[in-house]
Amino acid sequence: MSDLALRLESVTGGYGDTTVIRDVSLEVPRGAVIALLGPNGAGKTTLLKMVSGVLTPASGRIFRGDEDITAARIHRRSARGLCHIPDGHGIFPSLTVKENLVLSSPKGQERASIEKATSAFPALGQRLGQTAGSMSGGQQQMLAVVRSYLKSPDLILIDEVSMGLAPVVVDEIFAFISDLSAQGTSMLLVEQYVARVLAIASHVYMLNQGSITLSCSAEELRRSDLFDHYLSTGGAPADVPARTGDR
Ligand SMILES: Nc1ncnc2c1ncn2[C@@H]1O[C@H](COP(=O)(O)OP(=O)(O)OP(=O)(O)O)[C@@H](O)[C@H]1O
Repeated sequence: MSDLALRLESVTGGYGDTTVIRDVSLEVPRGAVIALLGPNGAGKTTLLKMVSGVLTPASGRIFRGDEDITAARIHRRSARGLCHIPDGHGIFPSLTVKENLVLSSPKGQERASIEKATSAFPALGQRLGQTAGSMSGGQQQMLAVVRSYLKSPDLILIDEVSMGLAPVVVDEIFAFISDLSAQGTSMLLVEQYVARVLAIASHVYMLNQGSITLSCSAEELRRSDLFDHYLSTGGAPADVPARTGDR
């Protein structure tokens, strides 16, 4: 069996005639957290959509373990343990928190799933009857992350989970992501808080105008001038907390 949770081989594609992703190859080893960084419009979200099956590449191949899933439907990919937490949460805003959790729960384990979710994020336990869309952005993101966890995925794609959230909420969500990683879940993380992601990722790919322009260990990036260069050239918001924080 392959020791890779995900492998992209020369993936190219985009939207109709518009090519956004160009010849991208990358790997997510089983149990690893891999970061995908890059400036706005680089194609990070587009690439995650190709992995989850929302978009089909024009050329190249995508593998989950030994299986070629390039043309597999979304439900087939999720049945194989792939979970995508999209930019903008991916929850059902008009349903209650409890209903959202039940929909993600394995059949017959609804009560246990609600307990698991609310012990991970107590804020959700106090809001089980509230519509998900009426919660704060941070609470919605907690719900999105914990819903993916209830499906026991072995590979999670996370698109800018911390977007627009207060640092204290980002801390809580990152602590949960670190726990998932410690339990062996593989992850491909698109994230704006570069230093936070470098603290949990083992390897980093930099995407620029649809192509991978850098592939190195997180440690190498932390130590190199490229990290400061990345921050100073608009690759991440100027107020990245870790700029003065956890480097
Ligand atoms: N539905 C679409 N149809 C056509 N072009 C699109 C569509 N969605 C995105 N694009 C284009 O694809 C390119 C890459 O966008 P994408 O959202 O993947 O970048 P990103 O790296 O995730 O950016 P950001 O960090 O700002 O979210 C952009 O030029 C964008 O305009």
